[in-house]
Amino acid sequence: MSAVVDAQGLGKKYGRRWALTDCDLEIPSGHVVGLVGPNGAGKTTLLNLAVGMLSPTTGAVQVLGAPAGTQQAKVGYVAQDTPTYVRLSVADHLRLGARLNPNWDDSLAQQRIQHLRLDPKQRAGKLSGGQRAQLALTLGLAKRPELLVLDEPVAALDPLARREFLQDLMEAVADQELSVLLSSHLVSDIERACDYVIVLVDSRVQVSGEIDALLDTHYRLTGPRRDPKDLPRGQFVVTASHTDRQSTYLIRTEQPIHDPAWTVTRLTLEDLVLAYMGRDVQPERPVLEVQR
Ligand SMILES: Nc1ncnc2c1ncn2[C@@H]1O[C@H](COP(=O)(O)OP(=O)(O)OP(=O)(O)O)[C@@H](O)[C@H]1O
Repeated sequence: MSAVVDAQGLGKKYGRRWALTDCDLEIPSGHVVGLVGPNGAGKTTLLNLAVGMLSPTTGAVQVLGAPAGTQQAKVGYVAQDTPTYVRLSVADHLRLGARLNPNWDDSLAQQRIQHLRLDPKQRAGKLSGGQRAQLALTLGLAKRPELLVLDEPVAALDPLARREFLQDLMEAVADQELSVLLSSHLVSDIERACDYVIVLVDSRVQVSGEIDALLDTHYRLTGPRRDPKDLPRGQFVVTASHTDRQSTYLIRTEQPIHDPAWTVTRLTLEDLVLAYMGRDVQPERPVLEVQR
């Protein structure tokens, strides 16, 4: 399958500070990709580079096989602050969407507006934050893009609206040729909606890949204290903690674990994400990429 986003050596510097460093990613199409990381990790920077709103300081990023920013009709972007025009009504937004987007799906837009009980005559400036977010998301979906990029799309939504929106996204991916790249702080949202994850910490991609494949290759090992250098070669240590007598390792390995000294536990996505978010960032280490 071709990559929807293909970043090689991608980096962005603001003044003296790197917001994104050495980013290599090859995201296959047909996924809902969750980009997760702490505040200031570089998520928005990566998304802005992917949609061509920023130019890289180093490296390059191709989107749907062409340089980022060159295929506006095929890429939808809903920025973090869910931009809408305060003086325009909901209906005006849909009319504008229809005029600007060649693949505009008006019946989808109208259905969503009705379902959300948004008054078409209401000006966007008079909508609540959550309603504005829903309007912006509707515009993004009705554009019928091949790639929809969403920066914290559900942050302003109430829990039910959040669940419904994520469900709509998954259905849209299943029904049409759509790939989604969304950022979120909440692993529960990613768990619900995404089948591919990227963990970004301190401007670096720590791990990326299909969630099932990542969960199949990460384990928690607990047992008698052991030095990391005594672990088999194919076991990559993500985090380690020790007491006087016991060691706990979170490792990634492609090999089965036969050592009877270890109690081996599978991880949840939250365990995995938190482990990569909480570990000391060691730039000299190779970035892990697991794909099927
Ligand atoms: N326009 C800018 N000028 C200078 N520094 C910036 C600019 N935009 C972002 N940064 C810095 O780059 C780093 C990454 O910011 P970015 O907005 O990409 O992070 P983020 O992961 O999206 O954060 P959050 O989850 O809080 O939205 C931060 O340290 C931020 O202060």
